[in-house]
Amino acid sequence: MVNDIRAVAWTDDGLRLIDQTVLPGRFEHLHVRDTGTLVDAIRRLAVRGAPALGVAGAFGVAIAMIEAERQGWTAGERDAAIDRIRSARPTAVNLAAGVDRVLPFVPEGVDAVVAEARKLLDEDVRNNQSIGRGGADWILARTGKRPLRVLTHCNAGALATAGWGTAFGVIRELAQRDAVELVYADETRPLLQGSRLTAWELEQAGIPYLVQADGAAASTILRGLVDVAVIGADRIAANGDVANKIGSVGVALACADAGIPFVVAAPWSTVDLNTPSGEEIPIEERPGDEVLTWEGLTVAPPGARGFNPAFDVIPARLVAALATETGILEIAKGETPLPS
Ligand SMILES: CSC[C@@H](O)[C@@H](O)C(=O)COP(=O)(O)O
Repeated sequence: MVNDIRAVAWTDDGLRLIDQTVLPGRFEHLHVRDTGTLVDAIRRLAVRGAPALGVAGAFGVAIAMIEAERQGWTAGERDAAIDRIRSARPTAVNLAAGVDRVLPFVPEGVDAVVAEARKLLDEDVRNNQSIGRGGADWILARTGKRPLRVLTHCNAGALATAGWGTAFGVIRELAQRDAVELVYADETRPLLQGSRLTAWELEQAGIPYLVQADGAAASTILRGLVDVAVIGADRIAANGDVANKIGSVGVALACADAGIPFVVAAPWSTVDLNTPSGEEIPIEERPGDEVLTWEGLTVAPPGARGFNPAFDVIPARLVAALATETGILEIAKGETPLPS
C-alpha cells in the first residue's frame, strides 16, 4: 500500500518522478538529472497529468540551471533547454505555466527557483483538497443522493497532480463522507491511464470500483448506472470549453442525454484566459503506433495507419460544474471563467 503518492518530488539528487509507464506492475522512481531525460519522461508520459506536468516543468528549470553549470552552457543554451521542457507537450497549459512561474527567479539562482517550485507543489496539494471539498458539496446537493455511483475518465488523481488529485480528490472526499457506492473507471485507451493508474489509486484508497472499456461508458450512463461523472482537465478556455483526455466528450454527451451532471474538477492554473475557446486549444497528436500496438504486439493489420489525438474538447454547454479551489462555476448556466 502506498499511502502518500508523490508523483513529483525534489531531492538532494535532483528531480524524482514516479515512473507512471510501469504502474501498476511495478512502483519505481525515475531520477532526473538532465533536461533531455525530463523531456523524454514528459513525452513518454512517465510524468503526466496537467498539474503534475506544471510542477515537473517548474523543477525542470532548476535541472536546466544545474546542467548548464555542469556542462558550461551559455545562457542561450540553457534557455533553449528550458524551452524544450516548456513545449514538450502542448495541450496541458500547466506545463508552460509551471515553467513561466519560476523563470523570474532564475537570476537569483537555483535555490530560489527550487523554493518557488516547492511553493507551486504545496499550493497544488492544498488546491486539490479545496476542489475536493467544494466539488463533493456541490455534487451531493445537486444529485440529492448518497451513496453515489461515480464515473471518471483517465487519471486525475495524486499521480496526475502534486498530490491528492482533482477529480480523484472529489472522489476521495465523497468516499471520506461514506458517499461512494462505486466508481466506474474508464480504461482510457490507448495508454490506459484509467485501468493502470486510476484503478491502482482506487485500490490504494480502498474505494470500490469497476474498470470498464471506454466504449461501455455511454451505455453505462444511459442505463442509469451512474449518478455523476467527474473528470479533470488539461486546459480550460475563457468561455468554459474544456480539453481533457480523448473520450471525455463522449462521456459529457451521454451525461447530457441522461440528465446527470458532468463535473470538471481543476485548479485555476488549468484555466487559460488567453485561449478564448476550445477551438484554439492545441490538441496533441501522438504516434499512431500507440493505437495500433499494445506492449509491442501489433493489434491491427500490417499497413494500418493510426489516428491518435490525445485530447478532446468538451463544449462549455455540457459542463454542469467546474469545481475550482475558489468555488464552483456552473458553466452550462453561463458562468464562464472570464471575469465579468
Ligand atoms: C488532474 S489531471 C487532468 C488531466 O491532465 C487528465 O485528465 C488527463 O487528461 C491527462 O492526460 P495525460 O495524457 O495522461 O497527461
